[in-house]
Amino acid sequence: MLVIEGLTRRFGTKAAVDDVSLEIPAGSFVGVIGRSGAGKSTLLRLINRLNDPTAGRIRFGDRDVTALGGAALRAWRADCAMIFQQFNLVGRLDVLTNVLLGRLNKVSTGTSVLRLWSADDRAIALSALDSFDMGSFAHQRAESLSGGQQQRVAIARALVQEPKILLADEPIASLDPRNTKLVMDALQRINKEFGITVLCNLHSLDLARAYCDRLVGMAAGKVVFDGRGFDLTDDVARRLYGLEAGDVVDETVPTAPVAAREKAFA
Ligand SMILES: Nc1ncnc2c1ncn2[C@@H]1O[C@H](COP(=O)(O)OP(=O)(O)OP(=O)(O)O)[C@@H](O)[C@H]1O
Repeated sequence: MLVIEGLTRRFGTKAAVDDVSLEIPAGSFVGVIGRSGAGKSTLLRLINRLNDPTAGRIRFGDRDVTALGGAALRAWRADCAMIFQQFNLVGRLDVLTNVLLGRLNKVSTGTSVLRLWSADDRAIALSALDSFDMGSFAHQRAESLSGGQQQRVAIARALVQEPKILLADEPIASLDPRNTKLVMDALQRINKEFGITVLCNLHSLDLARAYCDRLVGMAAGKVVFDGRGFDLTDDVARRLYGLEAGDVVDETVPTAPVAAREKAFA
C-alpha cells in the first residue's frame, strides 16, 4: 500500500501540490486527472522523489519514502518506474539495449559498465518486448520507431525493472488514437497481468474512465474527486476542467475493457 499524508510541494508561494492525502492499495490502476497546472506531474515526481516535498509524508509498506537517501533512495526509484510523454529512450541505441537499460539496477557494476548482458537478461528483455508486440523491432534503432512504438519500448523497459509501481506522466499526450489505444492496453497489461500498481496522469477523462479503476481529480494542487469513473458526474467534470470540459470528453476512445468494467461494478 502506498500512503500519502498531507503532501505539499511549494514553488515560491505557489502550492503545486497542496495537502494531498491518498491511500493506494497494491494492484490499483489509478488515473490522475485535472486541467493543465493542477499538480498531476508534481504529485508523481514527489512519489518517486524527483521532487522533494515541502511538507507531508509518503510511505510504502514500512518504508518512509520521504526520508530515504543514498542507496535506499536508488532502491525506491527502482521499485517505482516512471514513463514520460517524451518516451526518454536513447535514440541511437537499439530497442533491445534500451530495454536492457531497465535491468541496470539488477546487475553488477561491471556488467552495467561493459554492457555484458547475460543470456537471462536478454531473454527477459525480449520477452517484455514480445508482451507488447515489439519483439520484431529488437535490433532497430529506437529513434527509427513511431511515437507509439517508442512508448511501448519504454513500458517494456519499465517492466524489466520489476517495479512495484509504475508512474506514467501523460504517456499518450503526443500519440494518435491507434497508438493511444496500444499504449493504454500495454499499461493495462502491466497492471492486470503483472499486478503492478499503475498511477497514470491523463488529460482525457473518457480514457481515464475506460481504463482506470479509480480516478483522482486534482484542481489547484488539491484532490477534489476520488472515486470510480462512473461516479464522476458531468457536474464534477465541469468543476475539474472548467471551460476545458468539452475538450476532454471524446466520443472516439475505446469502451471500457470488460474485466475493468466488471471490477469497477463489483
Ligand atoms: N519546477 C517548477 N518551478 C516552478 N513552478 C513549477 C515547477 N513545477 C511545476 N510548477 C508549477 O506547479 C503547478 C503544477 O504543475 P504540474 O506540472 O504539476 O501540473 P500538471 O497538472 O501536471 O500540468 P500539465 O498537465 O500541464 O503537465 C503549475 O502552476 C506549475 O507552473
